[in-house]
Amino acid sequence: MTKKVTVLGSTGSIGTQTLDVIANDRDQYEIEGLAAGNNVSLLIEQAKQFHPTYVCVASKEAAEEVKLHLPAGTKVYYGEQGLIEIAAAGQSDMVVTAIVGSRGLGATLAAIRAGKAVGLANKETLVTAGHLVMSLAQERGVAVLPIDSEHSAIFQCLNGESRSSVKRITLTASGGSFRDRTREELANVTVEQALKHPNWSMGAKITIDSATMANKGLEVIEARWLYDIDYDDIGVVIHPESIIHSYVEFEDHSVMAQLGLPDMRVPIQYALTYPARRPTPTGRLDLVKQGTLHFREMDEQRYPMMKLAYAAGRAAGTATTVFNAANEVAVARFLRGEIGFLDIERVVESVLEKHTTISNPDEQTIAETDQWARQQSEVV
Ligand SMILES: NC(=O)C1=CN([C@@H]2O[C@H](COP(=O)(O)OP(=O)(O)OC[C@H]3O[C@@H](n4cnc5c(N)ncnc54)[C@H](OP(=O)(O)O)[C@@H]3O)[C@@H](O)[C@H]2O)C=CC1
Ligand SMILES: CC(=O)[C@@H](O)[C@H](O)COP(=O)(O)O
Ligand SMILES: [Mn+2]
Repeated sequence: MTKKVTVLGSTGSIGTQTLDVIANDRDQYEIEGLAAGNNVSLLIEQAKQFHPTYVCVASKEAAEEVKLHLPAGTKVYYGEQGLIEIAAAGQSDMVVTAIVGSRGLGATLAAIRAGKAVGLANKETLVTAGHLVMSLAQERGVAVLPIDSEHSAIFQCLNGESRSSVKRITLTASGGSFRDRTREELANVTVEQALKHPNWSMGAKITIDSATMANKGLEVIEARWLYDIDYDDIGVVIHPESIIHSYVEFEDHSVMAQLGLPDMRVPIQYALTYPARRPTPTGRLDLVKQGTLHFREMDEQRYPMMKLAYAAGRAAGTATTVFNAANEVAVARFLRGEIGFLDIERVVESVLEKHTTISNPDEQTIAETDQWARQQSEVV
């Protein structure tokens, strides 16, 4: 039987790789929905290849343009509300959330409410409102399957294991585009330099997050929600080769790791086919050719974002909503050339300092806090 899939963010890095996985195993899947932002020409191309019943774009104008090129029966949504509607539309077995930022929260909740499994790439969603997403998923009996490479690695290591025997999980971090520079050398780095990730080809926002280490901070919080684990039991090490994607230490001191070349099509496919495995169109890891793997301690002085993320995570409630929203705005400002690279963490830290955490926030409180943090982050 084919699996029906809706991809939110189909024109981005994760979205296009998801469609690549699907194109390589075509008879296993049916694409039911595709949602993009503004890249209308790529969305039209994808729709012509995969024939979705539902599509969504960012604006009404983009929707009018799309309608000119697709069969009359295609339902075309647009905007924030459209994203929520497409997430719940039809009979998809899985909704892949590959849009960037906390704007993915409404659609993720809508997919879960409609009983659809979520293939979660959009980590900002869990950082913004992990308690809402995971409690709703549990209540509805809906699976949230990780696509983020580290969380897929942990998920694979935990397969068949008793959760009570887990001692610690460790996320690996490449160190990002400036891993071999001192803090002093970061003052005048350019956007172009920051966008050169050593191992992964990804969208702009996550590539900057990787350079500031905010990405690993977001991932620590993401892991807390996906695996219901204490922050004290989540570690991070720098592993420049990105071959070990993360590992779990058990009670008996056995350590299980998941290894592979840095290629997101592997974790994407695992989420799509779990619990089965299928051949992927990716290269194979040859450890002899690889030769050596390196590890070094995470230094919170070098990467203050780690400290901020753990502090926000431990404060819980709206603190992680603020951490995420402030970071999204600061990264956007850096990409627009408005602030320097080191200002990203300055913005996040100062907005977190201004915030008084609200415990156990509902969806409305989350939305208001997200909005407040965005406004503050534009002006500090
Ligand atoms: N790239 C990677 O390897 C990894 C990514 N992730 C996570 O996956 C998510 C996606 O990352 P990535 O693929 O790199 O990001 P990209 O920037 O490459 O893609 C973002 C996608 O979101 C869409 N989008 C942007 N704005 C809107 C909007 N207003 N409405 C609807 N869609 C919109 C874009 O559409 P358009 O281009 O048409 O405007 C695009 O399809 C992020 O949360 C990231 O942290 C996690 C692990 C690895
Ligand atoms: C591919 C993936 O999952 C990214 O989140 C990756 O982890 C980024 O690399 P860093 O380890 O540099 O953050
Ligand atoms: Mn990751």
